[in-house]
Amino acid sequence: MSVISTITVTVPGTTANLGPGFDCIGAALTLYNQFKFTPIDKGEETEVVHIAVTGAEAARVDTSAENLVYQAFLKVYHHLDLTPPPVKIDIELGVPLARGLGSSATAIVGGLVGANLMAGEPLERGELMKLAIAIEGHPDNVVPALLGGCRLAATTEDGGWEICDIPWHDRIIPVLAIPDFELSTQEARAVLPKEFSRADAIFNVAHLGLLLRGLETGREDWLRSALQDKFHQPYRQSLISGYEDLRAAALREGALGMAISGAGPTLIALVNVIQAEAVASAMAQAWAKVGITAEVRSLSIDWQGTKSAISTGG
Ligand SMILES: Nc1ncnc2c1ncn2[C@@H]1O[C@H](COP(=O)(O)OP(=O)(O)OP(=O)(O)O)[C@@H](O)[C@H]1O
Ligand SMILES: N[C@@H](CCO)C(=O)O
Repeated sequence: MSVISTITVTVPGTTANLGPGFDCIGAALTLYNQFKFTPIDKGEETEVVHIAVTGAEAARVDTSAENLVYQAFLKVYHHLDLTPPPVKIDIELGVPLARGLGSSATAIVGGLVGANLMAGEPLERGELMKLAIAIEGHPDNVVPALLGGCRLAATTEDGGWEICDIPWHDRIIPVLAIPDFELSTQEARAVLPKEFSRADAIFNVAHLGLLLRGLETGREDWLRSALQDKFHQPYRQSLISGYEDLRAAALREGALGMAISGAGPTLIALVNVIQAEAVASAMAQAWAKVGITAEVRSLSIDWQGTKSAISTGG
């Protein structure tokens, strides 16, 4: 009988909200975290884990049993009422932490998918998705991280989720300006009001519609207004120093619009592919002028979502 020697799970980072789609839309990006799960022999001990992390920000990841990847791994076993096996988890970080690029979603999806494969794949993708949304608390990062592409998530009348794939015109490029400072989602959610006016709700519904059709058709006149939002960006801008300077620089170089990626502090510009390089360099310079080091990258949409491979031995 073949025995699992290692399970490798590769999960894309994501950009959530895209302006008016607060907590309901997100897209997977060509930026990845990799998680390797290796069963270890620990005799009678259970719930034992060894975690090793590599990558630029490795020292900042918790390697205790509180690690989010392991917590998600345990969730599958507890959900199935099974005893979790001792495991070694190797994490290779390619998605910057706490920057609004869905790093926590990669950890959750990576842990769930790794555990499901180790347990013999008892759970279907839809069940993993529900567990992932329950852990993260909102669907807009975990859904595209698992499925790839740009996805809209809406609740169904019976309390489930309807997931809709959003076409993304290949002329439209996401340029991500990633600063060297962090902003936790918890902190960025704490500044938001609990209620919104009817005018704000109508504003966001209209602009989300514009965004969806703009992304599908690539129509630049629609996309130019589509990233406006009244639910989160007005309250979060002050947490991101240089926000207005970056927006002005991006628009000056031809960006169609700029928004906060996820909870920030990364900023995302939507750009016609022809302008991508000029916009990226203008955004980097604008942050440098206010003393912030940043990495600015033109990325693509990842269409595959989470990938996995199992190597066996014995
Ligand atoms: N690879 C990882 N392994 C373990 N924990 C991780 C990993 N990546 C992220 N985390 C946890 O998630 C936290 C960051 O989550 P947070 O929701 O604040 O930001 P984010 O997911 O990067 O951004 P956003 O949700 O706005 O896209 C980290 O501080 C860490 O606790
Ligand atoms: N929709 C979430 C994404 C970050 O996890 C937010 O903006 O808080």
